[in-house]
Amino acid sequence: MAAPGQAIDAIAAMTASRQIWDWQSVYPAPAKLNLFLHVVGQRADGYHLLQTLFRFLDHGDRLHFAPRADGAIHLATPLPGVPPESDLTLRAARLLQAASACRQGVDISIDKRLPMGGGLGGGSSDAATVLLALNHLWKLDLPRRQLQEIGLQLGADVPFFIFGRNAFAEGVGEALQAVELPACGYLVLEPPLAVATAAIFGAPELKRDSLPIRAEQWHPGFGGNDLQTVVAARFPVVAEHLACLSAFAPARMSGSGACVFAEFESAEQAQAALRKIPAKLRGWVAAGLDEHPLRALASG
Ligand SMILES: C[C@@](CO)(OP(=O)(O)O)[C@H](O)COP(=O)(O)OP(=O)(O)OC[C@H]1O[C@@H](n2ccc(N)nc2=O)[C@H](O)[C@@H]1O
Ligand SMILES: Nc1ncnc2c1ncn2[C@@H]1O[C@H](COP(=O)(O)OP(=O)(O)O)[C@@H](O)[C@H]1O
Repeated sequence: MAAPGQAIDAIAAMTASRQIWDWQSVYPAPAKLNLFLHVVGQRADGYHLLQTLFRFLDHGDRLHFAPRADGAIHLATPLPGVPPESDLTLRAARLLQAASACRQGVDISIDKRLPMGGGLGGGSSDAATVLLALNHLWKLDLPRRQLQEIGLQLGADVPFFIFGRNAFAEGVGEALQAVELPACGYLVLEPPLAVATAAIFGAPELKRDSLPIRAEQWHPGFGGNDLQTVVAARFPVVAEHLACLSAFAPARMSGSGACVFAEFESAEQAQAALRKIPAKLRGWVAAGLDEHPLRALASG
């Protein structure tokens, strides 16, 4: 288990409004939680229609960018098991370069802290950070809406990260309404497995007919995660982590898993619960953020 305090990220410290973002900066890619996630239907192309409440956390990956004069886009830190050409960061930079006819290049480095296939949106957040940061560093000034459209080509969660505010989301996650959320702390546990999102959405037993709600009907604690039933049944270790966390507060899975979380009034209360979790379980505490630390890097 991560030592209490160690895993709390310093992303919030970078949200200071006077932060000057330049080529020397470390660019945060925060995690998200799905506070609830209902599958309310399916599109003709097979993609599932969702309703979900996205919340940013002050814990995540960190990216660094170095300019290249030759116009090439290069990933200096390939991730284990992800061929660089498939990496969402590289793909995001290439799409942005093409959309803006930009001739500048970049070396991208990722300090990967979020588990892959964890339901915390790490890859999507990395991609969004690339779009926001390079929009600024390459001086492109593309409006937020256009960055969101580019992001949607990379994954359904990417537009939310570029939108930059906690949000009630519909469609496949691209129709977003900002939501104000209270300050609170979260205890997140990382079961030791990566869940393949496609396999969970493709499960015959998945409930696909949750009743849609209007955004105003959402309230803290509302609903559940329809994907959790499938994941917990297929992967008992996820069910075990949920049971362990439930001893302290209502526990839920984020996205398509495998990570599970519980909400507390403060990060201190979440830390107190973390100290009581069996040492063999990996977990950390994060505060909920009001907005993406890089939100100001796009207009609109
Ligand atoms: C479940 C969520 C909830 O926020 O988060 P994660 O668990 O990934 O963090 C997202 O909807 C994940 O969206 P996204 O990140 O784009 O999923 P991808 O990995 O691209 O999707 C992999 C596959 O899952 C299926 N898929 C995905 C999203 C969706 N709304 N319906 C689907 O049926 C499709 O078969 C797709 O090809
Ligand atoms: N930069 C990246 N970071 C993480 N995963 C990436 C990245 N680029 C591509 N991927 C692929 O996306 C998959 C989903 O990763 P991730 O977004 O971390 O999980 P989730 O969608 O469950 O939140 C990974 O298993 C990996 O194959």
